[in-house]
Amino acid sequence: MSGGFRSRSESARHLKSDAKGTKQTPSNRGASHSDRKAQQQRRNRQRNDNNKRHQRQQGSSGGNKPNRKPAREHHRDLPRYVAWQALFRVDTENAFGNIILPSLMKEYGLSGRDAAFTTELGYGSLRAQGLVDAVIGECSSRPLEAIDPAVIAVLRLGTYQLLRMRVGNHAAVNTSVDLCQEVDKPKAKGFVNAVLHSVAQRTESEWIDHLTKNADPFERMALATAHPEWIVKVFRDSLGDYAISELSDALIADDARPRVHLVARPGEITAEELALVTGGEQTSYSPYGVVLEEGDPGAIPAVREGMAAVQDEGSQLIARAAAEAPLEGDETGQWLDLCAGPGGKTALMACLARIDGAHVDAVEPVPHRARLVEKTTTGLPVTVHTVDGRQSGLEAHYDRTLVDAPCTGLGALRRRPEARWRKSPDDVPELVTLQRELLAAGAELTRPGGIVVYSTCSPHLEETVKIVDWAEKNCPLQPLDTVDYMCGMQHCRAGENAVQMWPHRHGTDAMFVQIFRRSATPER
Ligand SMILES: C[S@@+](CC[C@H](N)C(=O)[O-])C[C@H]1O[C@@H](n2cnc3c(N)ncnc32)[C@H](O)[C@@H]1O
Repeated sequence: MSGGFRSRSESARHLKSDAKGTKQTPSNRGASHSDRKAQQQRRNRQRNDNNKRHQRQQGSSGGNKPNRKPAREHHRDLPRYVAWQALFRVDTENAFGNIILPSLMKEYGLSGRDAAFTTELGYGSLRAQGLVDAVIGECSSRPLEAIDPAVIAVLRLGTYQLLRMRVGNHAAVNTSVDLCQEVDKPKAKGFVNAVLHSVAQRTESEWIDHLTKNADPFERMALATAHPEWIVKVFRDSLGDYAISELSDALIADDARPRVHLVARPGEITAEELALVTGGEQTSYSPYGVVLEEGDPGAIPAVREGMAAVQDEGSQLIARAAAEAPLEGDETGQWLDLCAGPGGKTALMACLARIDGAHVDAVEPVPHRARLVEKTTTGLPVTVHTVDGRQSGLEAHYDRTLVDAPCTGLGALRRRPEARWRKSPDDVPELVTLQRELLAAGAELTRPGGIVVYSTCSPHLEETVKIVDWAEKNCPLQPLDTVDYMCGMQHCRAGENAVQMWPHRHGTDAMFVQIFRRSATPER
């Protein structure tokens, strides 16, 4: 274990060891990369308007409802049809791909190779949408915003198969033409056939070369890794000197399926035992973590019985640091989680609090998220308060406070396939204000000598090291060297004293964390 923690061993945390158109449009032809970006933004706006109109015309949110028959026999090519449904509903209903696709696969009874194909096609097409749309834009005789959303979804799937899957050109084009029939768009067959024939004229790398002839390296990287350019710049700025060698890996990691991390809840089961019963491996850093290569975590008895739960290893390290970083003065057993929903970190803190005879107040203003915290922490010493953390009305006496603030979530893009296309730099300033206010409130609620942990699931400098700089100047908080409390994690220092984790380096989400000591004398 790394230095800096109290002397109690991790094993003492374990109480129950026996626990159980082929043409380019005039507007696209020869357009520069930045022209194309402006066009893309216009398209996105118009597409949103079109989608709303389309939904209104359909009279419900379930646009192509007549086709949504769950019986297998209605569809000759069920895997592609299910992937189409997912793309269509993400586009027109703002559904989340990671929720809608598994639920559709279950509804239509897809399993084995079919399920694997649908997952690769559906998630891959959602992730690669920027690249796929740029290619379709070059090949279509109509601007993207003028194409029916049901047909766009067919084109995106077809283009993705041509560019990034081992599906032969002939099969990719023909199955897409057939899909038009299945989704009640038979008149689009000729158009889809023509566009996809044009797409098939180049490989992915030839398209990237073609589309980025006059682009700078960042624009090229954005297109090649299918990320919006602003996110590429956020990653570059956060990686700093390492961007030259690591930027591409960091972006590519957003396309990889994250391995499932489980937390062995202290006092219920050890990580060693959990690894044994699941066939997983203990994680590299968190003493409570187990990593699984595959399998459905919901089917694991230890998870069903509440002895273990799914939790990213980085989140485990943060909750552990909040419970373990050294206090000045006596522990009074009063801990606070100021942004608790849905409760993953609260639960780990509370397991450790139970062992120490401490109690956790958990604050979450969104009622359904507060209920999730209650559910996740049933039986643990936790009181949930459904209030705003900035005006919680709680008494200022806490030994330990976690501020796991709402953020852009740019550190967890691998978990939500379409997320990178939905987020916007315009979201950042409002979040930064909220993050500052919550951290200031957390500092006020903590007793002098206590610990305040600030964390985000984002590597954005505005949400991370700049918040720390601001807090040092404006709050009674003194940063501690957080690397010391990360269980030996290497190559994770950010700014002076903070930690930035990365999927491509550590296998965790890109979590940021700074541990502070509440100053004895407020400086304001
Ligand atoms: C990053 S999530 C916390 C994740 C949680 N710590 C976990 O590990 O499961 C941020 C949470 O802060 C909540 N939140 C938003 N505004 C808040 C506010 N003003 N005060 C307290 N919490 C807030 C959000 O609803 C969200 O549930």
